[in-house]
Amino acid sequence: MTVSLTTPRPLIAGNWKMFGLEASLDEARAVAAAVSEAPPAARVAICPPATLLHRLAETLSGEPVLVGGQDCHPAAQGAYTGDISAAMLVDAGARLVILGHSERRGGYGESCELVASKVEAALAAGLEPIICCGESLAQREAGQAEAIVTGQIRNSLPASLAGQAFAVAYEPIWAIGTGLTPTTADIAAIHKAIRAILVERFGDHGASVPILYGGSVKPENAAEILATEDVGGALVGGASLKAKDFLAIINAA
Ligand SMILES: O=C(CO)COP(=O)(O)O
Repeated sequence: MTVSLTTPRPLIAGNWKMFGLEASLDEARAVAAAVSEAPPAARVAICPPATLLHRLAETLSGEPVLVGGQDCHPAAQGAYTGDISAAMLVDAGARLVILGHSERRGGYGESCELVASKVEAALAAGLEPIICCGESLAQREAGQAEAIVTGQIRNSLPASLAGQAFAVAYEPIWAIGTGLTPTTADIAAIHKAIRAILVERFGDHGASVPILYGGSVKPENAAEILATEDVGGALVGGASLKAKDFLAIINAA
């Protein structure tokens, strides 16, 4: 990681996806205990399934580990069966929210415009959004990775992000849960392209927005990935479910 006075602390966020029952709180407690005892360079967040949000926030109350949601609806409230609003995430103790994850873009057909409206809702509720982007394997093989990712970034980031705390996460779809990762040169190239748009859109603020990498981040590869130019942290799936692995990644930042 290239650190300068204007570089914010890196962010290491765990995305538990649809994993985790009550017993998983023990893993989060172990993370919090270790982070409290030996404060890392990075900010640390855990984004559990919605059922665990409130309990996790209570468990981690006063601890230096933030809690986040994995999605929110663009409306503040309403007749939207099965959905959860940004204000509800805040009410449950969340401070951040992951938006536009490929598992939602792909699985639920979420467009960039919908993601942008969710970002607006998150900001209105006081949440720090982590906005995801990433190309499929076919798109990468067709040489379209940069064009796809920059298109997603251009269209998923509303102007109201100016001056607000937020992060971007680059997660190539083919690297998620597969054990595959891009080369650090490939990660650096995409992050550079994202950075250029952030600077074009948000000026100096855009220069300091953390760009996380996600997709098969493990204890074994975290140090190398996190040392890559313009990588400002990691969005960690599977390896965030076990305190030992997540802590190894946190401490690699
Ligand atoms: O999708 C991810 C995080 O949002 C990455 O998941 P894995 O770390 O399990 O590959």
